[in-house]
Amino acid sequence: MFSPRDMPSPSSIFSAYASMTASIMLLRSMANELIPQPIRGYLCNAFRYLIKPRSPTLTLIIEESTGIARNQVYDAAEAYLSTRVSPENERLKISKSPKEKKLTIRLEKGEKVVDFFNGACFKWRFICAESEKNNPNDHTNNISVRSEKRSFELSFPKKLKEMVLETYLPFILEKAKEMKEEERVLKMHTLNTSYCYSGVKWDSINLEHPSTFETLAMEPELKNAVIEDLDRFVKRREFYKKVGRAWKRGYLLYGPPGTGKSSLIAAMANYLKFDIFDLQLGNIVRDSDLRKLLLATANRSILVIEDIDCSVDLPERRHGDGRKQTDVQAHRGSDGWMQLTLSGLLNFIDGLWSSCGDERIIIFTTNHKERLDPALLRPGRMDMHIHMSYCSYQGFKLLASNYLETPSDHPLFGEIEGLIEDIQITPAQVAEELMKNEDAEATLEGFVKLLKRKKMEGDVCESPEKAEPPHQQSKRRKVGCRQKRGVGISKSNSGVTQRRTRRMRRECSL
Ligand SMILES: Nc1ncnc2c1ncn2[C@@H]1O[C@H](COP(=O)(O)OP(=O)(O)OP(=O)(O)O)[C@@H](O)[C@H]1O
Ligand SMILES: [Mg+2]
Repeated sequence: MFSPRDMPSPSSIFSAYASMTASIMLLRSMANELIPQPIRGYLCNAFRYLIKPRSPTLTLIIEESTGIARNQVYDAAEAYLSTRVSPENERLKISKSPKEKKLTIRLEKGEKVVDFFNGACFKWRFICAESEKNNPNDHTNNISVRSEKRSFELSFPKKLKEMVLETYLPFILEKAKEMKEEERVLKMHTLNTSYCYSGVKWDSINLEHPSTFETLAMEPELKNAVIEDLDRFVKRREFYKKVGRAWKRGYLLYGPPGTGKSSLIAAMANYLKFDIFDLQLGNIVRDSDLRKLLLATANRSILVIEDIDCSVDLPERRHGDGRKQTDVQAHRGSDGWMQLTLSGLLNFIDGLWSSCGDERIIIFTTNHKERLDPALLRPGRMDMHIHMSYCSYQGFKLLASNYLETPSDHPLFGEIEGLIEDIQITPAQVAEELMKNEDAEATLEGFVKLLKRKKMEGDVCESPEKAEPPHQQSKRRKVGCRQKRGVGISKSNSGVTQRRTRRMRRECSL
């Protein structure tokens, strides 16, 4: 047993301390003489490392992006932590878009959240580091570019490292996935041009486009073919794996302005519940930026490149008259640093991009298919070519029932059928006309007048002779102009083009 008598007296403690200090000093002076300086420094560091108190806590840094692609753990943590805020939090970000059912809560810079899982405590902190740097392309150094680096810090006892990596983080990923499915508000991602110099970035807003296949005026046969194609695509994960192809599908939508190309894209996104990434090539200057952006797109998404024939002067593109564009700078201004190439775009879409993600759809749109570079049209690139054309009687009936809620046997419909098939009128024009008046009778009468006027003005289908080779003309004469109302669909996946139903109406008259 320990008794007070066993305790050392203060004087003995002092003398022991004094003799220890003297010994250390003696050792030190001996060491100074005997051990050379570099080795002494090394030994000191090693000794300090051995006696340094170890932190029992491990901190994981979860950054928003992994350099190129978005970090899924970050996105999941952001969604998950929004359900874990407590009265301790002092600043939170709140938002809600019309389509969202609930308020969205996000942590503000520096906010902390404590989460309990399997009896253990996990501390989260949201970090947002802002920095400003000079624009590397601005030689005057007057323009600086602001950028933000967002991340989460997750701290927990070191001994839980395995559990965090194997159970806790997978649990958060799964939870966030469930939340996303439940809320499923589609996003439309567009380029954030203010990041143009420091690195391009996607910004997202909720996709509010109301277009669906039900509201879209398209030939029913073509519409069904597109829906079937999409259904088949999303079901074929194993098939794509088996045949060694990337799980992606390409569509080319072509046709005059106002025929519903953008509406069809929105309908596809709403049908599949895929986000849209709208790539405006005009805002991208280098292949490296393009690569970065494409890698930052998510699975189950639609990448859209609208107006491919005029959104950017890609170096390998040909002019409408067949001349090849070779002088990049001539099309790019005098700055000389724009290096986006068509081959960069196509190679990337065929190569790395398509192989690093799942369930990707890519859609190009154009008003002038004939102006596209053959490289874009070659088999295997765009699996399906969809021609969106002028409004047919079927299309009109659908729009009339959407806009006016008229019965399909309205007395004026017969007259409209006789007129509309010979006239070039886009679904956008029809929709605009049908919105002019709330009274269905007056609207339809106005619409008949418009069709008659257009017919008088000669805004009708061109004679087939101008467009078709002779062997096609005889066939066409039998069915007249109707057959030129383009509801063409062609599949190019095996290099065999199967034009379904009717032939496309040439857009050269536009
Ligand atoms: N096929 C259609 N069915 C229903 N509405 C349509 C259709 N086409 C056009 N519209 C109406 O016209 C508007 C414009 O159409 P949209 O933007 O889809 O045409 P677009 O073919 O993409 O034109 P652009 O070539 O100029 O981009 C749509 O918002 C929609 O209201
Ligand atoms: Mg469009």
